[in-house]
Amino acid sequence: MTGGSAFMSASGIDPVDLASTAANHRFSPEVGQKRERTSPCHSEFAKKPKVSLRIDIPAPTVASNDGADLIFGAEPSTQASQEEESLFTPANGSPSSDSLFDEDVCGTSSTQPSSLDFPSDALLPSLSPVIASRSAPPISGLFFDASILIPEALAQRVHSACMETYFSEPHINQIMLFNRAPAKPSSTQAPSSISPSSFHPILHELLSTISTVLRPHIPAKMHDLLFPTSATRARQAILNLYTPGEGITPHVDLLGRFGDGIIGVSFGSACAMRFDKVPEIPSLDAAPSEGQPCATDAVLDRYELYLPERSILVLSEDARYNWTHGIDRRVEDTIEPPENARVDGRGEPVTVNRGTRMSITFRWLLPGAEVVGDDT
Ligand SMILES: O=C(O)CCC(=O)C(=O)O
Ligand SMILES: [Fe+2]
Repeated sequence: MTGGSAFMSASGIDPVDLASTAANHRFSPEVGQKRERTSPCHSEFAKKPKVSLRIDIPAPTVASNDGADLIFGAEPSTQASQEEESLFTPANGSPSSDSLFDEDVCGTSSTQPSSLDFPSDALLPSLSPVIASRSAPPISGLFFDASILIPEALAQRVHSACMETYFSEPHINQIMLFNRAPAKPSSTQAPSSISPSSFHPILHELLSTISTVLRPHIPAKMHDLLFPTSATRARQAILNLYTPGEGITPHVDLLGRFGDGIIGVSFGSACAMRFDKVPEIPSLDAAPSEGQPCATDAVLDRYELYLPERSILVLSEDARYNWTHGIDRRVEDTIEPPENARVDGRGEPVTVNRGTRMSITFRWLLPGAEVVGDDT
């Protein structure tokens, strides 16, 4: 891999040093870089650079205040690593062991219980452009309120710190960070001399602020899911950087790797996020007989939601599992008029140019999902 330098330039921590100085930390290079967030099933996919990702989470040593104990960085993917370590499903639909998004997304039936099928862009019926709404679509488990924003000063600090730390090199547009679940205190465990936290400290501040800001507005059950009193799982964060015209293919975050409860925050620019209901693929037993509509003929539910800078999106339950989320590749978004510009609730949609947007999404790693990729 060529990524050591990218890792070092991003974090200042040399993975090799970490591995050798901490016998109880199995560390790993890992990678998260891509120029294109393209459809796993898109015919152009094979030509696009893919992301390499390889992560080993060290065995728990000493609990830090909130379990912040991991590692990461990014490196450009190499040709060799691309074959086996993609974030996306290859065009032929065979799942990569390291896909970030769900496997088997090309509408073929799945052999993996954790897998979910949904059609690619190419399979979706062409839908007329949707005007993005400024308020949450009626999707159960989705929380969004445009008036709830991360305080400006913190947002600026997070944005600058992440841009400097993670996106200082022009070819990097995605970073994955991991934060170990807190270890149970053990008297037999020697304290580690190092604390290799992959989360920039400001991300802890961000999480804590999100917790405070959301608490009065979301159901207690959702708050507990996102901010349990004592976390038992490792948190993962993905930072994405989008220039105008870039997007992310509609996807369901990996079912077998990530748990319920995803938080997303926008920085630097707004954009419209698209949600498509995952169609139910009939099982073979229930195959439609001749003349009956098949799954792709079904009417698909679709919404676009305008995500302003500093806004917070939560996906849980139905929204997390039964809807894809994605960002169409556009340089501008068409959104409903602001409330104060409507007459009798109506008004002309407005077009807003996209700027460069950075998003940070937090999710939980499922047990056993700490090691990504084939390490043999
Ligand atoms: O940029 C965003 O807001 C979404 C990113 C996303 O869906 C992901 O990283 O899984
Ligand atoms: Fe996602």
